[in-house]
Amino acid sequence: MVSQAQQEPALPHSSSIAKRAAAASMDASPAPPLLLRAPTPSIDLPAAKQDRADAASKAAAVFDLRREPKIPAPFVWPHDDARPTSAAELGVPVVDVGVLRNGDRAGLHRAAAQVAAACATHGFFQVCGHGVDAALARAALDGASDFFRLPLAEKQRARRVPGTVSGYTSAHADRFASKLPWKETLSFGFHDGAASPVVVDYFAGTLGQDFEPMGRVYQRYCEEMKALSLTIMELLELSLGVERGYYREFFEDSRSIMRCNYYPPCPEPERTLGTGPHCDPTALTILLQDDVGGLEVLVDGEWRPVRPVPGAMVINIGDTFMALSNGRYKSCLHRAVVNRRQERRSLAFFLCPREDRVVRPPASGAVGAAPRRYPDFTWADLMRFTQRHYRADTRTLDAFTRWLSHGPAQEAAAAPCST
Ligand SMILES: C=C1C[C@]23C[C@H]1CC[C@H]2[C@]1(C)CCC[C@@](C)(C(=O)O)[C@H]1[C@@H]3C(=O)O
Ligand SMILES: O=C(O)CCC(=O)C(=O)O
Ligand SMILES: [Fe+2]
Repeated sequence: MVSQAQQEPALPHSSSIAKRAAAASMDASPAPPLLLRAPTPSIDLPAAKQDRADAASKAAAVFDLRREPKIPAPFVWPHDDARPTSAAELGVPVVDVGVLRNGDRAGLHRAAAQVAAACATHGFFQVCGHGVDAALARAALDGASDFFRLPLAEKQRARRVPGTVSGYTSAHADRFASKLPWKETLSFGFHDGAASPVVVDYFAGTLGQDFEPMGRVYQRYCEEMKALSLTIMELLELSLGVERGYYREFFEDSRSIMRCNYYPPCPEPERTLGTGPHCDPTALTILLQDDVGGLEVLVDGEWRPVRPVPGAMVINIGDTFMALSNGRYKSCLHRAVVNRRQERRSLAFFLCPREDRVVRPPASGAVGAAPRRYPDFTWADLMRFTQRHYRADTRTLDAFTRWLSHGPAQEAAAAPCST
């Protein structure tokens, strides 16, 4: 988390975009643009029923049947998903990953023990000593504010390509008809070793040369996220007793997803969600959140907040790493709630293996000694499953495992895709 107090970024900050964003945000309502077009719905009761309804208004007041809904129905989530937040924050350890570089052996064992305890239970920990430049982190968060404050027409120049994760979406309204998340997102791929910087190319190629400075900020940010991911893989190897280098080498040629989340203030936050309950299908998530708060993890049936810690980043295990650890480390349910007063931003770096790498736990050590929990699979198959067949939720990996036995073959047998 980067606190407001930190110094201004000493990085390229495109003033022209900031100016356009400022101009646009003067009149934009604090809501996903999809809402700008949706009239506020009202509950129209025919006159005859109105009397009965008025007579029952006391009962209705209990159930709020007559409350004027402030958010469109597609954004209303089932009560069970939108259950109230627990008053008890989740005690997530803040692990100093600097010990992997400074020769502090006692610190290294302490960090490995903290990670093992957290990942074997709720799958979340925070990291400090990560070496990510605070000005770069701030510039990445500020860039998200600048982008999402642009006019909708400009953001839609980057609209998501169907069947992929890349691009801009408002509430995923292009994909889903209900349980719409109260957020806008901008996602793009990252891998290093390309002839030219892929993130710079994405911003300039999709949004125009004006966006090249913003692309440079996210290019540098993603490079730092990749380096931090590999450091964390070393710590996961140590904590699991897995041979050194097994996970780090597995992700050396990773092809990851960067996602900027923007959660506008909401008039009825208790009825909707910024991001619904899910486990990340990816391997590892590095989340930089601002100081507003909203990330919650389901532990023992309660939604427990993960408090933003200044300068720290939230790490969580995803389904793919749960399979790589043969189920020893847990990919757990989490969600993001919204609030009435403040917009919230979070940047999620989703570490993913190269698409064709076979996700298989090490055969040796304690991880390899236990019976296999999941079949071999590739990230390409799991990614395709979440983008074309299944909305990632609370049971993604189980549903995917079942799909594996017939899904890919059925897809291949289906009519050839139109060009
Ligand atoms: C592979 C991915 C799919 C999602 C983005 C990454 C990792 C997290 C996934 C997601 C956030 C889980 C909740 C549902 C989802 C649809 C969302 O709310 O954005 C998921 C992402 C997606 O499919 O775009
Ligand atoms: O914004 C957050 O705090 C969490 C978002 C998240 O879980 C996700 O995008 O996968
Ligand atoms: Fe997530």
